[in-house]
Amino acid sequence: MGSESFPKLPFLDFSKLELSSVGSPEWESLKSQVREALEEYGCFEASYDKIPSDLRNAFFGSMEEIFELPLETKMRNVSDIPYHGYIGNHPSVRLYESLGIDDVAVTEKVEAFANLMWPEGNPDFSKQTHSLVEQLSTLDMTVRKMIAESFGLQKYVDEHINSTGYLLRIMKYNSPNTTDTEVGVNSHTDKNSLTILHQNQVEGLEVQTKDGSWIKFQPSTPNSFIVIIADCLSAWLNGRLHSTYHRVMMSGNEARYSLGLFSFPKADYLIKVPEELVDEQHPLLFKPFYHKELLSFFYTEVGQAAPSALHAFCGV
Ligand SMILES: O=C(O)CCC(=O)C(=O)O
Ligand SMILES: [Fe+2]
Repeated sequence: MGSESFPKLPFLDFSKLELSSVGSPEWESLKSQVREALEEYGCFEASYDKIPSDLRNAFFGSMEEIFELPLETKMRNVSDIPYHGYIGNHPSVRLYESLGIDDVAVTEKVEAFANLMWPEGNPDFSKQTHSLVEQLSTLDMTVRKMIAESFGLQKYVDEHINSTGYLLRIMKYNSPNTTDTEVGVNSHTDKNSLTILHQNQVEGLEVQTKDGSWIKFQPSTPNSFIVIIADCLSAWLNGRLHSTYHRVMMSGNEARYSLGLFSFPKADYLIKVPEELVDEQHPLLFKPFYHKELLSFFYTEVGQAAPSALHAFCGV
């Protein structure tokens, strides 16, 4: 199926909203827009001005610096979890390179990453990352809180927030340098809870609609982010919101840089559909599971071959 430029994704403005404004008319209005957008698309564009442009630019500058470091330096960033360490320099991911910072809300983890990349230290990078993650995790919690409230699940909010881990991943897609379009990342759903992505001025991200066509993500403002439902949240909601298939298609001759904050349930948190979401019209769709088990399954041969690893792993 070719990529086509279809109507834009729903655009929601989070700039004026404070997390503390729960229950205000602005909160309630945005909450219903979040629910509506996610029911239709599983994602939306969020305008969010809490991350000033100088911070965004400085962080993208640091990202460029990191990707220019020698391969052996980038390869110091290792993780037992696939896609949490360094990926690149591999024929199957010709255009794609990425590095992950696990537990990125923990200051020492960011400093440890910075020390790997710059053995002489880089306090600026640690500060930038801290500010960025603080604001993006606030957006993540706001959206997840709105979702829970909209399904009458507010009693689970604290437990969810307290059992959340964050991975920050920075990505570079080299330009294909041909007149063709080339895959940067194949179509997939994310395996975490909620994903927030941001990119430089080079486009390439596409999301799939319910009818199977593809919408290009074309940010309306420089402070636009895309918020995407991933598998763990979809499963917890008994499939009432779906995790959206997305991919990156690269063309032209400019490199694309993007960053993603991925929230996920911590290792000891059992993802179990709340009883409030199961009734005759909505039979239980997913058995309880741990995030790590889903990830491990996803990277097996069977998991990779399954059209949906989530359904294959814990579908009832
Ligand atoms: O680079 C992007 O915008 C998308 C990356 C992505 O889908 C992922 O890392 O899961
Ligand atoms: Fe993704």
